[in-house]
Amino acid sequence: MLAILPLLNKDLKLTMATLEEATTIILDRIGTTGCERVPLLDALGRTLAEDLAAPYDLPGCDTSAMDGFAVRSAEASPGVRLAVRAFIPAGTTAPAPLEPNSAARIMTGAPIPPGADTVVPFEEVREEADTVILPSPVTGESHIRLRGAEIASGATILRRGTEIGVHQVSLLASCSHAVVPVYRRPRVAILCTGDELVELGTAPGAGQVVNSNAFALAAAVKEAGALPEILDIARDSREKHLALLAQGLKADVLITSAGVCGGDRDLVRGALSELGVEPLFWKVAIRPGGPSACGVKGNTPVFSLPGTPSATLIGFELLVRPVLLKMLGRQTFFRRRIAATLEVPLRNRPGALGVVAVQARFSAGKLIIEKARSRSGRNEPFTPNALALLPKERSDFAPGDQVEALLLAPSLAMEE
Ligand SMILES: Nc1nc2c(c(=O)[nH]1)N[C@H]1C(S)=C(S)[C@@H](COP(=O)(O)OP(=O)(O)OC[C@H]3O[C@@H](n4cnc5c(N)ncnc54)[C@H](O)[C@@H]3O)O[C@H]1N2
Ligand code: MOO
Repeated sequence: MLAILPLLNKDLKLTMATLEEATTIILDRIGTTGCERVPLLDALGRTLAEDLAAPYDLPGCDTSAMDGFAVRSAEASPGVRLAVRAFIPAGTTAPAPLEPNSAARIMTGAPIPPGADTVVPFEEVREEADTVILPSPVTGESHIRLRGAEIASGATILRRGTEIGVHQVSLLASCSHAVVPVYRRPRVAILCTGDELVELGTAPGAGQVVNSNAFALAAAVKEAGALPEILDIARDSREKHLALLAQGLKADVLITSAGVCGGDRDLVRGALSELGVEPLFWKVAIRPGGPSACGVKGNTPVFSLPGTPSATLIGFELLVRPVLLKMLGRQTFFRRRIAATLEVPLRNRPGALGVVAVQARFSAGKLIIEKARSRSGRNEPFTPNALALLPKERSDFAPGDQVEALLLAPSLAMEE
């Protein structure tokens, strides 16, 4: 009995995984990339790799929040007239103490002089020659931003795992973090295989196709925040496959396209096995994209995606992208999924999760699927902004039915 267990375990790796099993298996094996320090602006869109603290108080001293007059509130009896004895513009570093029974003209952001405890804004006073007449009575706010009120020295300003956007850059700049620790972008080698492929910029002859997957995958890798590296096309020979796959395995991630369906020339799996890549899963119960496989060599995940362009991108979206986001230190690896109502009928072949590229829009706060890419027949060209996910148990979906949709575009067209 004991001897059978490893065999069962090995066989399990070669059976079909559900999408959830496949993503769990690979996400459990792969961690974040290391940390690198980059200039602040280059950190935009990256993920913070360490907690960061404020090196000083903000503001660094008590400062005026208004253009006006700094006074002692105890001297500001109703209607009092004070001599204006000082001018304190922003940029003053050490203002002289406020003289008794006087006011100091002060600008927003300038340090409050010792002795003053209130700023009376210009619009609340009357100025006459070198004096100022205060309102009666001086009430309400002091209009002073206290030292450290915004951020206290030593306080954590951003935590590891935070995605750096415009507001984070503003905060980091205020704290003078000129160089920021972020997770390194993984280098992703892209290897397309097949004798029928011709290079981009060439017109394909009969039986040939342009190597569009290389660019589709490179764009998807780049959009996810990683660094694509397109390798030479692997022509249909074992030696070419071995040499180029070995080159690809030097990257942080290797993605191959085509050659996985067990056709006479489908060489990818054999070559990966020869190179010592440990298989993790062999097929995934999704359609298209079913013939997707994944393995690891050391810390390098290897994804073998089917060559059919729509299947390649769906395999990337559902299997590869979450792993890249994990490597990049993101806290969320999956896109948002929400319920959507169909305006068009959809079909699925039961047995696998159907994944359909669709065009969707928001109408009265609800997501509506208005166009879908058909797997057979002619398609009007359209750009999908979501993927409809059709449960594996059901085949027919009619207009008005609800399905789950995964949002690809950050913002979808809104309609009242
Ligand atoms: N007997 C079976 N045949 C097939 C099965 C199956 O289960 N049994 N599955 C089908 C499915 S599903 C898919 S998807 C494809 C996947 O095949 P491969 O990954 O081995 O890829 P190829 O056969 O080489 O190519 C498929 C298709 O994609 C085009 N292609 C390939 N590479 C590129 C590229 N870099 N850029 C653009 N287009 C590319 C290629 O010309 C073919 O048209 O297998 C089915 N067959
Ligand atoms: O992965 Mo394939 O035909 O299901 O596109």
